[in-house]
Amino acid sequence: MEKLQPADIEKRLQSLDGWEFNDNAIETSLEFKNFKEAFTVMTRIAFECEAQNHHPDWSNVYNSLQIRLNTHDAGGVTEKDFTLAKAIENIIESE
Ligand SMILES: C[C@H](O)[C@H](O)[C@H]1CNC2=NC(N)=NC(=O)C2=N1
Repeated sequence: MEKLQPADIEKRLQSLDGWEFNDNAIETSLEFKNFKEAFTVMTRIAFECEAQNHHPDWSNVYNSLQIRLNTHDAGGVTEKDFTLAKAIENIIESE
């Protein structure tokens, strides 16, 4: 999978809400009501990651979740990251 150029990444980010390109990855931060809500969404995202065989760098503290996506094999952001980001957005919107 081909690494996308920064201008292309910025353009694609316009169709996502709350994501930015930073340090060779696309990133977002989310806040939930409490830990249970955060972990419920994380579980749903985790199943989607398995289905796509693509996995985030993420961290959770209580009700907050930080997500970074890039493609290790390609050394940068690829179409795979945008496919997963879109799926994450859909999961969040369906909550
Ligand atoms: C063997 C397997 O396809 C790879 O290890 C996959 C798994 N999940 C992955 N996730 C991410 N974010 N980047 C990768 O390059 C990647 N590679």
